[in-house]
Amino acid sequence: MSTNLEASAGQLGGRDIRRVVYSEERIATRVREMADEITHHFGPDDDLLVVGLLKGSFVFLADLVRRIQRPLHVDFLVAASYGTGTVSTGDLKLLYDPEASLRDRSVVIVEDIIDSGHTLQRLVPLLREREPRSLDVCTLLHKRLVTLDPAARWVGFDAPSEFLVGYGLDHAEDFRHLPYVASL
Ligand SMILES: O=P(O)(O)OC[C@H]1O[C@H](OP(=O)(O)OP(=O)(O)O)[C@H](O)[C@@H]1O
Ligand code: HPA
Ligand SMILES: [Mg+2]
Repeated sequence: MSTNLEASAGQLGGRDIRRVVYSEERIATRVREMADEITHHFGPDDDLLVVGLLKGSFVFLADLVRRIQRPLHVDFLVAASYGTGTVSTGDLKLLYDPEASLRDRSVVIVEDIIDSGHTLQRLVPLLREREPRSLDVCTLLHKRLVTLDPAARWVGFDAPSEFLVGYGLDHAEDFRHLPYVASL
């Protein structure tokens, strides 16, 4: 591990980071492209609501919405299923639900990563019951281990099947603050 990585990441929770997978610059370029695609996807009649799935999406969401050039509202949903491990427990805990009504709105769920797919497989049907006009998923990373229905409309990077941290992603709450994505 280089000195720069040590400075910001260090050895947290007894885990060391192995390599930078997506640099700050690469992420910034891709986030800008995705924001442009989202800007042009929706029409003037769409009442756009961007829902960030916390905690993991907080950095990506903040960067993404600042690049979307059309009116929108932001809300959040808090769900967790990983706890301190690197494998989904399969037990999704919904800790906070969006305050905003989804009815007749064009909803974009923002995720940091799709891994086993359990989170979205559980969440999407719940949100569909609220009768949005449309429901799309935008994720920075997708490990492509599952085929989701609906498939994520916007995907930043097809990610390797390693456990990734940084840019919002954690391991047992460590590493979320790193400005890049790294593997453990
Ligand atoms: O496709 P899956 O296997 O379900 O994994 C993806 C989900 O897991 C992580 O959340 P986590 O439970 O770690 O909560 P966090 O966002 O608070 O870190 C991540 O932020 C995604 O929401
Ligand atoms: O690779 C990962 N890193 C961090 N959190 C995650 N949640 C699912 N997969 C991951
Ligand atoms: Mg997590």
